[in-house]
Amino acid sequence: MNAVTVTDLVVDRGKRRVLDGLSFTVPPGQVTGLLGPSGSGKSTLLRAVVGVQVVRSGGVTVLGEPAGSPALRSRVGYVTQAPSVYADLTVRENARYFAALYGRGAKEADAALAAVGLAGAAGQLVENLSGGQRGRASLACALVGDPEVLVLDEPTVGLDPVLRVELWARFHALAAAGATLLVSSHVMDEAARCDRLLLLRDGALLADATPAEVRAEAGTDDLEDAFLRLIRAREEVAA
Ligand SMILES: Nc1ncnc2c1ncn2[C@@H]1O[C@H](COP(=O)(O)OP(=O)(O)OP(=O)(O)O)[C@@H](O)[C@H]1O
Repeated sequence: MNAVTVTDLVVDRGKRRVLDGLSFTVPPGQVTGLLGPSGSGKSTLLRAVVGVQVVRSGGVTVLGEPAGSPALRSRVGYVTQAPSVYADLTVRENARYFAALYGRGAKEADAALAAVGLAGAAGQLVENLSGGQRGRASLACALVGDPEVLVLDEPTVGLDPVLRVELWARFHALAAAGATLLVSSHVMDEAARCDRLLLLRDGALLADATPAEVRAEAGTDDLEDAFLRLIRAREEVAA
């Protein structure tokens, strides 16, 4: 069974059609990257997958249930671009609070903080953290419930290269243990780290393939270049 199935999804925001009839599946136990330029609809699509986006038509199922179903609450983790942690609690208190919501304890909370490199900052108030640290605290609070599906909206923005590499290794370890990760990014070097890629532009999918397939189709080893070639090819077809 696919972890996520999106069928003919159409989403309007304001007067704009933001997603224009998308259909794709996300396989379980892999890291799928959602790539695309700013404004292409990545966050909107992730919102639809977690069931918080009003959709005009089409459907999204996650683990066989309609997106946003109560049954999915403890099975799907979501990290938005804006960190969602309590500023007036410490990092550890946040992690323990979210752990408690998922029926987990202090041990899991500490493990989640260690996984995002925040063990040393556990006693600090979130309001005193840097932006990148806040983002990691938010990620730890999603990891702590050990969800089967993790939806991450640009989780590595503002992180230094060492931490980014460590987090990607963590994502792959979670996938190897059976979790499904859907991760948005507009950084092409992160695309190369994904098992599969969804390339989104103007609300339409330009590619749904492995990085190797994208490179082969575009005839270049450079993924950024491949993405540009796919855009141009699409524009030529449309012209
Ligand atoms: N609340 C809203 N009301 C109206 N339009 C919106 C709203 N939120 C987003 N949009 C529009 O929807 C489109 C897609 O936005 P979305 O945030 O999904 O893009 P994105 O690919 O995630 O961008 P970024 O990489 O900059 O976060 C944009 O044109 C944006 O202006």
